[in-house]
Amino acid sequence: MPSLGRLHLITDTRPGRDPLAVLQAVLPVARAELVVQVRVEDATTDREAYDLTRRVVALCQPYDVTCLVNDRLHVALAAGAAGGHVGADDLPVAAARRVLGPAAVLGATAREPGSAVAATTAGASYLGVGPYRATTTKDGLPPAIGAAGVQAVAGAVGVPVIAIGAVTAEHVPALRAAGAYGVAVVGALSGATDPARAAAALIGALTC
Ligand SMILES: Cc1ncc(COP(=O)(O)OP(=O)(O)O)c(N)n1
Ligand SMILES: Cc1ncsc1CCOP(=O)(O)O
Ligand SMILES: [Mg+2]
Repeated sequence: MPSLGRLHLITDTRPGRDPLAVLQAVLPVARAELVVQVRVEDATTDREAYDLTRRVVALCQPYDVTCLVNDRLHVALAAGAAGGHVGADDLPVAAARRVLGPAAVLGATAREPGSAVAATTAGASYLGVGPYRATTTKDGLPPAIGAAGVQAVAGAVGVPVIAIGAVTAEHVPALRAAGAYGVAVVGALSGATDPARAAAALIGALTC
């Protein structure tokens, strides 16, 4: 399995956003420290998700950047992505591992140590842990867990912990101190005036 990048860019496919333009700005800056997770709206068809993932895989390939697909593991397999990410409403981690196979990258969402340990035992290769802070990007999230919550999970597992939820570069030092390996972001890159500059700040904070 390739080593995991520390900056996870989750695509923003809300109306008015341009996920491929953001990706093209970030790729030359973040290079192999980047992981791209294709995440689409629930109303997006599988065909649209597949087409987007094919384009993301093609853009990532020259940079040796890992592409994952959120939720839709059949799309990940069909489009040649390196793996997927599942949460509580998706396939169970063990089933996802059976679908993707032993070599794939498989992320699982966790917000407390018990479910985090269970997810790693079931085959997760990294954990998405959060929400770190309250965010408007996703509805219906449970309360923020803060650095203490990230630390509780990171101390319980041996796989990389990727913190998520309104993370920007200024939060990275506290998250690294809490044991996070990396961060996953939507708004910090998609909403940035200059996504390349925002990526450089995140990478600088993650790798110093
Ligand atoms: C890195 C990372 N962490 C957490 C999530 C959230 O996954 P999930 O809980 O399944 O919610 P949706 O993203 O599917 O709405 C993630 N996607 N990536
Ligand atoms: C999908 C998801 N799961 C927990 S927080 C989140 C959204 C993260 O987006 P942002 O970085 O804009 O807060
Ligand atoms: Mg999900």
